Amino acid sequence: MISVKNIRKVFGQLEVLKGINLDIESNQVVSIVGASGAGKTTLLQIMGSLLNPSSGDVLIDGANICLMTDKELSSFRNEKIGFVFQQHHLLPEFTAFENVCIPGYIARKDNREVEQQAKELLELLGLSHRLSHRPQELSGGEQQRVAIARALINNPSVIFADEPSGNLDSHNKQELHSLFFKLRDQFGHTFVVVTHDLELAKMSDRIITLNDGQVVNG
Ligand SMILES: Nc1ncnc2c1ncn2[C@@H]1O[C@H](COP(=O)(O)OP(=O)(O)OP(=O)(O)O)[C@@H](O)[C@H]1O
Repeated sequence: MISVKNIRKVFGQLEVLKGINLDIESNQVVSIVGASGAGKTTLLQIMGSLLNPSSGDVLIDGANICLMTDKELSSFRNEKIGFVFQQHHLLPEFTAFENVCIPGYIARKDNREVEQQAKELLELLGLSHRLSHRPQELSGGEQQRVAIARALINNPSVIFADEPSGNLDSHNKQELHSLFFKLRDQFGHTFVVVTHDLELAKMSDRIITLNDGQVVNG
């Protein structure tokens, strides 16, 4: 479902990705690991269409995201891709429920359908008692689960996550990770996760190891 073809990325004199080739299948939790500076975030951002490669192509469900216009990309992203970052980036003035609904409203879905789905997702993630809380009234683990519900509201085929459990204690970390597997099983989502967490990596369907801008394993 994701095909990465000979991706290179150069920042000034620095070649950060040196020809990455990968095929990632659907319905998997895939961890990307490697030393700091290996190029993990850069690769994730290119696969998620947030950053242009210097050369190469990325195909998601057969569509080449590197050839799309900005307008095509933003609707493609909204439909097909969910993002979860280390910082949750929830909007502080909106409730948990509203934060989850907003991308659905933007995708111009039926509002009632969006709201129903947001309630179901928040319930599935153990947050039905937190619908009207604002982000600052939630714990770190709860905030991150709201961010996941928001990433899922438009039923994306793939969720890209960059150190999603980086700010969580070990209990919340474990809960978040088991959620990925539960969602994979229940909805067939694909998760591509940059992580330093070896526990998560070990549980994953696949581990991709980057070293100095190249895939060395996986
Ligand atoms: N916008 C940029 N301009 C210049 N250099 C950059 C830019 N973004 C990343 N880099 C450099 O590219 C290299 C890879 O960065 P990247 O964030 O992809 O690494 P990483 O493997 O995710 O590291 P970490 O585990 O520390 O987050 C680093 O040396 C970084 O300094």
